[in-house]
Amino acid sequence: MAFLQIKSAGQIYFTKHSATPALEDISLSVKEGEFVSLLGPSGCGKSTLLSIISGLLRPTSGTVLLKGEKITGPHPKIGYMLQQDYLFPWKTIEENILVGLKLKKELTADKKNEVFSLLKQTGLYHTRNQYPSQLSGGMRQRIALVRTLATKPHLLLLDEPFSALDYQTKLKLEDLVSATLKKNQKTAVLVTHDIGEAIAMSDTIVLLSTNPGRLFCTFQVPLSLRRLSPFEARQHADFPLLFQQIWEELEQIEQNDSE
Ligand SMILES: Nc1ncnc2c1ncn2[C@@H]1O[C@H](COP(=O)(O)OP(=O)(O)OP(=O)(O)O)[C@@H](O)[C@H]1O
Repeated sequence: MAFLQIKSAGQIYFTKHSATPALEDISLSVKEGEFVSLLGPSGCGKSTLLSIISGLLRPTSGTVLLKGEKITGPHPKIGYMLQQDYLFPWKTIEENILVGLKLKKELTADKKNEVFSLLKQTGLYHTRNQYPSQLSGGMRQRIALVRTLATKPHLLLLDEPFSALDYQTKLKLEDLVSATLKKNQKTAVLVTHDIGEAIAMSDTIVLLSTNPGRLFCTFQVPLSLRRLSPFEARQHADFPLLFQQIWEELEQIEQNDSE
């Protein structure tokens, strides 16, 4: 059984005067522990698909199953990490990372220690009594990662979490997120515009075409890259080969779109 299964998902956005078909007939299976990236031109429906998987958006057609169970609304075992960190500015870092467990009334001493251990993995334990405004953008995204993982989600959804960061911070954070997810054996779906990021981080890359968003093709990242950290993968000889193949498919999508 697939860990996450999307069956013929479609989305049409309706307004009073128009209907915009955003996604059509998307079927996708994700294995437990797999890291999948969604890549495609602007407007192809990547964020829409992520919202559908999260349960925040009910698809117009089709279904999403997590461990065989249909997702019908926001799911407690799905974590969402966005471009903006959405930390509460009036709460300390410690309060921010524990807020999920507190809300669920699951804040035991053991669980608090587990979250602190995650915070240590990100190298930010010393900031626990500070406020988000005292931290840099990259540090806040690391805290957002800890907060997302604190409630032990089965599935992590990442919507361009690195795109607002400078290049060096982005590369470092890619390594940290990748290592943390592997260590904690998490399944993840990442939305990105960045071909390099998709190759460096994923097991599988799904390309979507536009108008409406459809599944165009899928790439399996070779083991030679997958066993490396994202930073190391970018230096490997197989990296530019895959980059070129994906680039050509994206060019094809854009050409089809303009015809
Ligand atoms: N709330 C909405 N109401 C109407 N149309 C929408 C809404 N949200 C998205 N759309 C449309 O659905 C399509 C897919 O949008 P979506 O944001 O999912 O694409 P995307 O691939 O994530 O884009 P980008 O890469 O630019 O972030 C677009 O045509 C967009 O204009």
